[in-house]
Amino acid sequence: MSGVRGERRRDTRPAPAGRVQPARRVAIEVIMAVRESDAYANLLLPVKLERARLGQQDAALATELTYGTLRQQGYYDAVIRLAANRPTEEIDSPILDVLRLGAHQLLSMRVAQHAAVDESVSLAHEVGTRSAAGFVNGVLRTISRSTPDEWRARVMASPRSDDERLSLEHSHPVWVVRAFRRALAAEGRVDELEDLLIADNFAPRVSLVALPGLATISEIRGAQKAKYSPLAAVSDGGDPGLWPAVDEGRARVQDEGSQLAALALSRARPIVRGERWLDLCAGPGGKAALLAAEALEGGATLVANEVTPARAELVRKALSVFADPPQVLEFDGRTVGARFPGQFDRILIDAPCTGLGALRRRPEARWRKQPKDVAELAVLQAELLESGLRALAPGGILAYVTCSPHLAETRVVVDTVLAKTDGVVRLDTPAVLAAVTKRPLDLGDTGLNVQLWPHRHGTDAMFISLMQRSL
Ligand SMILES: C[S@@+](CC[C@H](N)C(=O)[O-])C[C@H]1O[C@@H](n2cnc3c(N)ncnc32)[C@H](O)[C@@H]1O
Repeated sequence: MSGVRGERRRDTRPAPAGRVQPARRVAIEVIMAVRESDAYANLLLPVKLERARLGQQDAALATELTYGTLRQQGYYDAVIRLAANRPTEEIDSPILDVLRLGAHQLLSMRVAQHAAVDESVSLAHEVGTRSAAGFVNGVLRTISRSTPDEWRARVMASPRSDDERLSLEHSHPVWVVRAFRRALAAEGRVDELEDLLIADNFAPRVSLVALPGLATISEIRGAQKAKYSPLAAVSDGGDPGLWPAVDEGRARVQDEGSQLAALALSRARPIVRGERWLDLCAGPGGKAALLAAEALEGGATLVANEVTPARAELVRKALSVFADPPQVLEFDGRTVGARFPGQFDRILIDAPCTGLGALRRRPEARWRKQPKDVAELAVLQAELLESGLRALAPGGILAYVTCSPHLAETRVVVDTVLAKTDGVVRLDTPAVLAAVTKRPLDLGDTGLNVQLWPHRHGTDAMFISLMQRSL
């Protein structure tokens, strides 16, 4: 049987193309690109959809196939292991991709069995060999002979701990489950862990921000007002680019949590005309655009900084909606404190992080990150925070933000840096946001910080901590 690593390939003739529905072809191409070249599904999929010229229904199917397969990969691998009676590590990677896609259709979608199996077999012909196609056929037929509930019971028969059970059942790596457990426990809400894991497996509604002074929520027709951010509208679907305000850059797709992070800084206190603001890690520019609009309204000036040139270009694009766009620098943020000591009245550090708070919209991210990434990022985050604090003017305010709830990237970074920094005090971030949001945020015991959560607030898991340099 081929499709199994190390076995000789007997027949490499591809099956005629065209037997596979375009939606499935797009899905497998994205899934393979994610594995082979570290592509981001949320960036690549729209490009492939446009190229394939899929209608709305097929595009929705391709999206569900791609995102669902990538999200549930851990669970499907457990099923495939049992059905194939061998470790997934022994299966050729492209064939494993096809099996995962087939398993998703059989276990989580109402796709007719023959369509799911036959098209997977055709895909296996295209990416592997005729005998690999036979292997795919056998494994998927085995999966289709039991119900999704029966498979769940079989997979769940073996876990050694509660975290392992949660990891299998909700398709998150065990280390991520543990990190979430610790973060929720730290705020006295550990009983919410399973709700969080469930929430991570659902695509969020599209959230948009109407940039103050440039657009209003009412312009975004058909969208509803959001729960917390005064600038947000949410929509259940459709192409956001079809709204003129979005097309023109006056409104943008932006998670409500990200909006609140930017507003925590811009509305922490009234703006004094002439203030200088800095967005230290600005790419691709979502929060910079919101800060620039807020700055403009209050008579302040924003400077954006982004170390990666391609991402700095995206920031320039995001800011091109302004008649006099803010300056975009391309420094390593760790050098900015020394270059511009004491010069900024407000600074946003939306630090590079694991992104574990945005798993709903980045389906493959959970499998890509490793614990060692946390350790490396924590060092960088602390250095960026130290640099940002150095660039803060007397009385100036800094917001340290991550889209990860991992304690090592959030509280620990802030606590460690502030413990060795004189003349900086923490501000009451929950109190600041209480004055910003349309309704109170249900927060756990997070002290002077704010931690948002997908399951509780419907936002990404943004961490926000405000601090101020003394006068
Ligand atoms: C979480 S993202 C920022 C998202 C952005 N604020 C937004 O809302 O669109 C972090 C950014 O920091 C950038 N970055 C990473 N290391 C950096 C450094 N040493 N100095 C400045 N920026 C850095 C990354 O390239 C990335 O674009």
